[in-house]
Amino acid sequence: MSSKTSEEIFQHLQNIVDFGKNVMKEFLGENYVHCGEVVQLPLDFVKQLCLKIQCERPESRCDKDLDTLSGYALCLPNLARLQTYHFAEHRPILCVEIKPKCGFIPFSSDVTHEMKHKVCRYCMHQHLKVATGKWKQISKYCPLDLYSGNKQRMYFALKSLLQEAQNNLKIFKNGELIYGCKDARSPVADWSELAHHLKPFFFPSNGLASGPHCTRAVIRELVRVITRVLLSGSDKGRAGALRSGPGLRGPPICEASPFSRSLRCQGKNTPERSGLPKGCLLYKTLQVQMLDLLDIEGLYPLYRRVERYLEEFPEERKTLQIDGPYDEAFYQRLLDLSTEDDGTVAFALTKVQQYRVAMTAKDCSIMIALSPCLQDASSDQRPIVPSSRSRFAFSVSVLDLDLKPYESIPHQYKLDGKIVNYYLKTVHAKDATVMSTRFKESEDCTLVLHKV
Ligand SMILES: O=P(O)(O)O[C@@H]1[C@@H](OP(=O)(O)O)[C@H](OP(=O)(O)O)[C@H](O)[C@H](OP(=O)(O)O)[C@H]1OP(=O)(O)O
Ligand SMILES: Nc1ncnc2c1ncn2[C@@H]1O[C@H](COP(=O)(O)OP(=O)(O)OP(=O)(O)O)[C@@H](O)[C@H]1O
Repeated sequence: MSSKTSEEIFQHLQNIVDFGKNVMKEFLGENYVHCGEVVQLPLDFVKQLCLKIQCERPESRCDKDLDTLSGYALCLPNLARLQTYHFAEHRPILCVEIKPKCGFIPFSSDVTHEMKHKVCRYCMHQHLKVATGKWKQISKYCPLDLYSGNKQRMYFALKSLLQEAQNNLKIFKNGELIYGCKDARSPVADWSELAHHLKPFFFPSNGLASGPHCTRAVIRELVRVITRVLLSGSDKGRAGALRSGPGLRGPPICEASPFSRSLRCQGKNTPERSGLPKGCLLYKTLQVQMLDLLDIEGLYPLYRRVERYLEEFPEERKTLQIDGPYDEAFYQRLLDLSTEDDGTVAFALTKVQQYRVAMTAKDCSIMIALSPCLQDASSDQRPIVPSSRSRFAFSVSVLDLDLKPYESIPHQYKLDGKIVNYYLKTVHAKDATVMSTRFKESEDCTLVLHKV
């Protein structure tokens, strides 16, 4: 950033706002997306702010310098508060932030490792993350469970996030982080402390005793309310324009998810395909993620095609809108879902831009703000979610919608290979050993039976 001029930084920030307005608002809907605006700030103020917040920044973020030179910044609403009121609320507020990650298994025929058609990227990536020390243990969370629309699977996914939050779950009370990782090495999940914070929200006038029973009851209420909110929504948006045909979908379950493993052990059939209501944010996010039609394996050669073209005609970078502007024309080109490669740069460029948008949707977060409302406050038109002992006004917003850079594609390609190879080498090999031991045991068993 520091090598850029102020004018370039202004343009970069304006591009983020335009991308939100012209692309993400279109796909996800007006109410979920808050684009913010570029503002100019006195340099003195920025420098003081930077010093003040330095000690609060997670260690892993400190390699990224804050821009204190350009005087430009992006001003966003506080999404940990309700977005349905245009004035500050003074009622207590809870906010649950979820980074759900990629909710589908690639369906592209360009995928070379069969495993990628069975196990989702998140579940595979977990093993590499633990091996490299990013996290201490493998999470039971699988995005496909959360995106399934099936309440049981969604409960399982949310409970798994509560057990092992990593960077996928945070909970704020009145804007303050009360649960989830400040950093990679944060302490283990303490459900009783969380329940202590949440009890007044879910059991306001009830003398529910403390202890494990109370903790379980409070957590259950939280999971139910979040599930209801995630399944709610009639907000318009044009993600429907992206609806994939039956051939353009992966399997509905990930073989590594403990939920589907346990179903298989019980001899149950695979669960129903996504039952997400079309108006809800999860559904729309998934549709945008599926703009990754070819998988990185099919996309990378197309990226190389664009690169070769740019090496020959570097001045064309602007015309191709690689770094913006992210305007209506840019949006319209994203709607072309054809996968027939006619060998042109135009085709390659469309797929590259779609991939960048899909990657953005795979890495964004959902903020759910909940504020208890009085039992008789039914006159206003705000969305309300009931829990068994209280009711909440709520709002749902998306966070972190800046378009992933064109330059990150080679990194994505390498990382994909690393994730799959590590998974195949270690986990799958281990599974195979267990399987073959079991197979041997059953052979042995058969032999014994023969002897008898
Ligand atoms: O590649 P992934 O799936 O590991 O995602 C990265 C995230 O890691 P995660 O898997 O969520 O722990 C990663 O999250 P953390 O910074 O590690 O919390 C970033 O969001 C990164 O985006 P960017 O490069 O900073 O724009 C993300 O990179 P992109 O792939 O979205 O560019
Ligand atoms: N508008 C907002 N309202 C409330 N909380 C926010 C808002 N923006 C960011 N946050 C909080 O700050 C965290 C970090 O935000 P974000 O990932 O957007 O930062 P970033 O600038 O992209 O950081 P980095 O560059 O290090 O990835 C979020 O996970 C969220 O908890």
